Amino acid sequence: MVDIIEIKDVVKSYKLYDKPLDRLKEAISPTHKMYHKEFIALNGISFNVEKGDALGILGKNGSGKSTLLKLITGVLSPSSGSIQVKGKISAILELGAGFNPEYSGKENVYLNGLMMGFTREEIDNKMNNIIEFADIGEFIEQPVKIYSSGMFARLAFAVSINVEPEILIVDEALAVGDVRFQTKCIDKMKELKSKGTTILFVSHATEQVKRFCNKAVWLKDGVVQASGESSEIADLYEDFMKYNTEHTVNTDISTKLDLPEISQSADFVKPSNPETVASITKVKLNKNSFRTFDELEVEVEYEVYDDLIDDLLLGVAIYTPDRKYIFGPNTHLEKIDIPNRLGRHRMKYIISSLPLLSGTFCIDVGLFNNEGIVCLHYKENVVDFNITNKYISEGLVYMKHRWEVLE
Ligand SMILES: Nc1ncnc2c1ncn2[C@@H]1O[C@H](COP(=O)(O)OP(=O)(O)OP(=O)(O)O)[C@@H](O)[C@H]1O
Repeated sequence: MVDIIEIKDVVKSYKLYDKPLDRLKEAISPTHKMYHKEFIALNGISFNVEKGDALGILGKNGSGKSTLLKLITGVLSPSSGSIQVKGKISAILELGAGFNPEYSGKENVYLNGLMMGFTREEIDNKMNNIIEFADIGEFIEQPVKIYSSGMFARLAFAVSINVEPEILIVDEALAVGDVRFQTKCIDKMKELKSKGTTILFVSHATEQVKRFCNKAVWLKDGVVQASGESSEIADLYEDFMKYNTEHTVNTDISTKLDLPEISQSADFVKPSNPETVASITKVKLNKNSFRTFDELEVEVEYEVYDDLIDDLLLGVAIYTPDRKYIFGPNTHLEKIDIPNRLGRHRMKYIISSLPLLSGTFCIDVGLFNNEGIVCLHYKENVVDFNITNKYISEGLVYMKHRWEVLE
């Protein structure tokens, strides 16, 4: 595939002045004294966009999304690094940008069209489509300064998608319109996508990114935190926003990582405290990045310090990071005998097909006796794992189901 946008090591810094006068002082200072502080909004961004990609750009407020788009459209230039764009861009960056408030909607269509390099005749040919798409009635003849933000969005969108762009950039503009208009825009964007238009789509709505985009980039504090398949990146971002957890992004999900362990005592040694009758000494997962329906294995090593513990039971529980309890079977309920004599033992808990959908999950492990009433040793959040997926469904778990058409 051909790269239509190539972004390499891009840094963008802004000069921050405490007072407006400082800018002037700096400009005329004979000693070239600096009156500004440097603020790095983008710090070494690199990624490519292939022709025909629909790329979602995710990131919380201030992460650098608008700056990046302004660099791509050429409104700003980078402090260092390079940006290559090989196609005609049509962008809706900020509502109203590129519009003259005194001109009517129609005159602004000409203004925008001419700025994009179209002749008046070419714009005339597109005018009906634009007016029809914007669907703002009589207002098209009114100065845009009296437009509501919704009307602005309609006109801006109508213009930018009716100029046969090779690259369409949509920055949050959709959020302004009503549901019907949003649907119409998405339909039109899909049509453009199917014709090979490359689309860059900034949205806080991760579901929109999952549904519409095939790829995504997550910007965090001016750097690319993760990039790849859209639903995986959207999941990671969503997880981060929900729980503030950052999993190392592992594009090769099957890679084995160093897994956390509680301890790894070489020899079996009875603890000095005689009240300790059993303890969990090691918990290990087969990996820590999964996909739904993967096999999850939790290996638990534990030690028994009495000669024998009656009714010893082991429980393994899965929680969300905000401690929503998802599932917690134990060996007593399932009538599994586990080794309960003095010494070190190992058990494996296996979920052969993980039904959980995307997210981060934590595991608790506990040793009990008396049917789970007496806790011998409990380890909360002892290991965690994350699940990223292709977009297969929404929610917490994947439940087996079927659909029937009734009428
Ligand atoms: N002209 C400017 N001068 C100084 N700082 C700026 C300027 N423009 C943006 N910034 C700063 O750069 C950082 C990135 O801003 P940017 O607008 O690119 O973020 P964003 O991800 O688009 O945020 P949002 O989702 O709120 O639109 C922010 O901290 C912002 O304050």
